[in-house]
Amino acid sequence: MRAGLGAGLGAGLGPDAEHRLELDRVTLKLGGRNLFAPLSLTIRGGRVAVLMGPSGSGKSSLLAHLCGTLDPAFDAAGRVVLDGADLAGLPPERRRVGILFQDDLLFPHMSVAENLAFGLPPAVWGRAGRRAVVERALEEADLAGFGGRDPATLSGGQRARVALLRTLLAEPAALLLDEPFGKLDAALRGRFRAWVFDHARRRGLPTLLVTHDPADAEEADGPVVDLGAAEPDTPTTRISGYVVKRA
Ligand SMILES: Nc1ncnc2c1ncn2[C@@H]1O[C@H](COP(=O)(O)OP(=O)(O)OP(=O)(O)O)[C@@H](O)[C@H]1O
Repeated sequence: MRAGLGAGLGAGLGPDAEHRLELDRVTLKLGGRNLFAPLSLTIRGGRVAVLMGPSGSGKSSLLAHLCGTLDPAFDAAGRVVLDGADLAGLPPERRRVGILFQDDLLFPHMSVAENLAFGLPPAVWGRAGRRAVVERALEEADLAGFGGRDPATLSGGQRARVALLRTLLAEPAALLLDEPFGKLDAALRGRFRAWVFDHARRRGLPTLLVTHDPADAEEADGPVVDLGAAEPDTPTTRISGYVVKRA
């Protein structure tokens, strides 16, 4: 698979100016209790930060909070700022936060090309224009000719690439990854990870990766956070041991 996607997409989908994602003393409460200690973190454009921690420590919930899809059972506090703008109160579709899950969630009743076109912003005009952008994206991912295929007929690695492409075609300003490599075998995992990190870098996207795999943290070039490393009720002023690796 070829390394670059960003530069080849055209139609306003080239590499963006550098973005920046900031979390300022973010907490999530469930039933009146903090899930984790207040989290402050800055992710610069093109860097991959890593979120680790035990099962149930709140990793997926934190990503949902950043996307604007957190269940109302949670009580969130602190600020989430993307490119200088506070995301509080913004609906998911206006946040420009893209997310990729372990289960790629491609629509089974749509072809690969239709899945990709679904992610395109309305600014990409006309059926021919949209088809051209989708085809260029497929080529960049070594999937030329796969547009008409049913997603169920693709391999796990191919589906993962389509899912990432769909997320990127929506032109996010930040990228969240919830264990997207989990189901891939070891060899494919390393290649797909490099491919994803390369896209984040080329497009200047601040990226937050949830993972249980220490190898992912090794490869990442942003801060590494262990949500289990500090007592949830640690005062904000004493969380210096919380980020386990600084970029
Ligand atoms: N919609 C919800 N309503 C109520 N509680 C929830 C909801 N979603 C998650 N939780 C609870 O919030 C806590 C954090 O869950 P979350 O899925 O964020 O953890 P996680 O760190 O991502 O775990 P894992 O590593 O197992 O995926 C858990 O106790 C979970 O049961």
